[in-house]
Amino acid sequence: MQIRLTVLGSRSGHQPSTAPVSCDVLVTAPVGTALAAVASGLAATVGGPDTGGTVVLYAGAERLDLQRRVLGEPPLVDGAVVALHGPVPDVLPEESLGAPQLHVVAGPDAGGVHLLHSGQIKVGRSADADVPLDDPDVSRLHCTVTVLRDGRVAVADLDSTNGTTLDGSPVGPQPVALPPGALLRVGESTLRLAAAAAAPLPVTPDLEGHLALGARGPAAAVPGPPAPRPGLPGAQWTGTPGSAPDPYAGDPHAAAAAPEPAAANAPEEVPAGRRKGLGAWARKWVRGEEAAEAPAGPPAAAAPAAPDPDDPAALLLAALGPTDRLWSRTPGHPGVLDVGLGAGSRVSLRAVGALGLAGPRVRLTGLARWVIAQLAALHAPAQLEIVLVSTDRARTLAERRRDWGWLGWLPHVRPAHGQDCRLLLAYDRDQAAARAGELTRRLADGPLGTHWAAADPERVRQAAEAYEGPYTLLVLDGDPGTGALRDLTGRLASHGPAAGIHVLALAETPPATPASPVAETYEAACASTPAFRDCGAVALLSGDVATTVRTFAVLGGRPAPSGETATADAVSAAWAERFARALAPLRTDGAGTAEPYRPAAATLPVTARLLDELGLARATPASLMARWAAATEQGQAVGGLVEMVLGSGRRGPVGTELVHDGPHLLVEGPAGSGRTELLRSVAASLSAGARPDRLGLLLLDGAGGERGEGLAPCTDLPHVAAHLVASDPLRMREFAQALGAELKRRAELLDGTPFAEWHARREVSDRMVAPRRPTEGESRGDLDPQRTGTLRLRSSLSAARTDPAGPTPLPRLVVLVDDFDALVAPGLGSTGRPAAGSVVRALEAVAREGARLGVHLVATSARPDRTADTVLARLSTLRVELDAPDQPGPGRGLLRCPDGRTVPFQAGRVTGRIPRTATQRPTVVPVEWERMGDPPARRPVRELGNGPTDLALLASALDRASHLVSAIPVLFPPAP
Ligand SMILES: Nc1ncnc2c1ncn2[C@@H]1O[C@H](COP(=O)(O)OP(=O)(O)OP(=O)(O)O)[C@@H](O)[C@H]1O
Repeated sequence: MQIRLTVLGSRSGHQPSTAPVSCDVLVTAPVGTALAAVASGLAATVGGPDTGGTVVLYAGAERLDLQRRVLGEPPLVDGAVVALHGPVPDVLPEESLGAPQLHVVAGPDAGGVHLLHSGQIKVGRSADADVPLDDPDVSRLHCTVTVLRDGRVAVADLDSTNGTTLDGSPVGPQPVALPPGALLRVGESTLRLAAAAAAPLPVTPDLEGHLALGARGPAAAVPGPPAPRPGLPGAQWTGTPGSAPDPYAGDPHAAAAAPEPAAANAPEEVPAGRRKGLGAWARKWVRGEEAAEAPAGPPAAAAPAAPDPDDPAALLLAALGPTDRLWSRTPGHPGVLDVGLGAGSRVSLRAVGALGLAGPRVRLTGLARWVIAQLAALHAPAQLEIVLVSTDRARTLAERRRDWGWLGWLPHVRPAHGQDCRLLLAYDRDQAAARAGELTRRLADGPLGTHWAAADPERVRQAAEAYEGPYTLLVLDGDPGTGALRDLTGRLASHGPAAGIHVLALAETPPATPASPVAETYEAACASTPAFRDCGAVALLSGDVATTVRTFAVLGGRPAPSGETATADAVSAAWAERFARALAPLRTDGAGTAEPYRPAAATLPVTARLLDELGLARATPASLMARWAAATEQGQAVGGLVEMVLGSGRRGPVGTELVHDGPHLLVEGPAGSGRTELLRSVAASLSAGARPDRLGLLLLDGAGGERGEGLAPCTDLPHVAAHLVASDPLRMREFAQALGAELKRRAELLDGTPFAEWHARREVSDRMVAPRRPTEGESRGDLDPQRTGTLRLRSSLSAARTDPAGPTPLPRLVVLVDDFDALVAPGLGSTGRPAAGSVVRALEAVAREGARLGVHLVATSARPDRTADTVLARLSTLRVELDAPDQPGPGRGLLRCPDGRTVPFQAGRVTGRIPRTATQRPTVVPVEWERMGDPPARRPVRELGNGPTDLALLASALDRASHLVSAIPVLFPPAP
């Protein structure tokens, strides 16, 4: 388990003055580790007491019990802050929960959520104000907000330079009532008294540092005391304005339901009957229709525009809750990829493709933070990934890290699609080239194909319009640094939307003012960030203090007049960090999001762990039973499927299914290429894919133990009915006889009906007659131990006997044969040589007749020349070819499908010892954000010499699951 924490030191003299005051750390520890195991390690990162001293740690206001608090469990989840020696500052006491809140909903320093205590609260630009606002148009002490004894709230102006208005009416020095929901305007900032709190969604800790988001209720805000989520500063602030209308309320699929620009700033008057919404408006921008006709937008009006209900304060609370508003723009929502820039001014990224933001650094980063945070708050990570390229040498690494440190906490920057890095960040050119490469591969895999760069704009537009997600936001901060990267990022800006890639290009320029007109500012932006020229719309910060944003469509390489003017919304670095940290531990189960896109990785992994490829990293009986239940349902029509995962491909797990693609599989590969291990993986994945009463396994080591322990490690799988080592002629003959007898028994029972059809018919007749108990003979679908005598057999079918779903007297049977070549051409000295012929004949009968009898063969051969003449080799259109084990190592293979497709893969390993990370000593290391974009160190997995193997773990879980299946058959009700 790995979690990221921030440790806050203190300046109280406990540490040397050179020690950092805070440190982001990565904690690696086995699940269930007590905080005590890393407490001194955590303290050491901020110069705290070494192992000799006593460590005192707080999360929020709570002093943590080092023995009882467990890493990975709340409050010690990903993104949590722990403080040495004292409470984490800024956490509000719980008793303040019911207090009214003042939200800063718009303006250059938006997003603040301030609890109003009784008495007078001063709002102003001064750091001494109770509600400080970084807004140049706000006076140092601008107005007061007072909570009266009866709970009502009043506001009065403090003789400010620019005045205070309440819903457009001036406020004087005499206090006037500030009702909930009313808009208070000071300088360029808009504040609102919040009325009701939204109920937080339930979250379930996974005990590995994450919180799974629970079911969502109706979107309406429900008043009521929010449950505090421990460990996150400010978690107790939960609440959200309940009165603001949602611009997307109503029919979520209404085509033109995207929001209107605020009336005062609308670029064109749209009669009520034919509202087109911004999407249509912006598309028109891009195409250039009517652009010249658009009347000049008036400058930002004095009356406050109706603020967006997804304002910065609301979204911070949505993240801290978390509430229903979080990740609410699910696929199909009309507002997907819409962003607000300020005062009702919105841009649809889907409509404009790429968006450029330009202005002086401080205001630019504030606006950029807000744009990115909105997208992250409203779109779940499965629907939107965020990639950062910040490699502009004009700024130092420390500056860039400071600007973007917050972004690293967002779950949206995790590589969910096989990208070769720990986070989708690029702080140097190698990382930038890797990120650009990943995105161009994604474009090449998209509708434009490998020649995407040559596609004309109309084709790109059509593909972008048809694209339905998931999306990527590429944040490009400044010049990426090399000619190749400039070119690539420009092309990603212009062509990316065809594959859901939208660029947000940031350019540092002076503000657009009369002294630096729009055209000049635009050229300056293109010079500093070349991809700016490929943006479909640009937003230029303007005015003396750069708090106004002017948004233009780009037509013919120039911003088209007259654009739209609004007061820009921006959020502070502290706001962004708090917001991103709140999201860090959250996960969804993926429900309601589109199937995640998996672009092809550049190369296959050097090693693959079968359990990871199976999605069973934590194989539990419950997860296995759920898998079996799904498989039983899927395979019903054909008498069960024979699904296997072979390993990892460039796009995820690679596998095959023998009923449709088989019936048999032949694996060929030279000595040491990993054939045996692959066969073990096949046995393991077959077992994970079907109940033991639906699929049985027979194991055969053809080389008679001469080539290692062979398939012996698989015998603990509950599906295995017999394991033969081909060294004893007597046993070999018995096995051959038993296999022949099983084929005969099946042929008699099926009486000429193909296996799948027989099962289908039986299902129909079962539905007509009441389910019946099997006779003793029927319940055995496998080799009969009486007849095979000395074979190590086990009744794997006990589950069937108690299963009211009715037994399957004929489960599918898979015979796994390692070193088939050694049976076909046994060595002169081989002890099994006298009986090899009879075993080969039985196997050849399976190859010939197995398909209609439900018996499948998976065999390996080290000498294809010796097995080429067998029935199996002649009939096998499904094959695996393993490479010689030199580069990069064993297990590298190619799956050849009957339809001619070939799929390269790295075979999954299953007899590896469980990864060392699962049991190693806990460690604490500082997070190096600038290195998170590097490929993870390719150290071979360090294994415990004597720990259990993955196969043993899986077998034990399978065994428990198979007992549970027979014990609680009600979990598997009869097919309807
Ligand atoms: N997919 C894999 N990933 C990592 N290591 C593997 C993999 N497959 C096999 N190996 C390792 O390579 C070695 C050879 O593997 P294995 O015995 O499966 O190959 P083989 O082709 O059956 O060889 P032989 O010719 O000895 O029968 C073993 O040490 C095994 O642990």
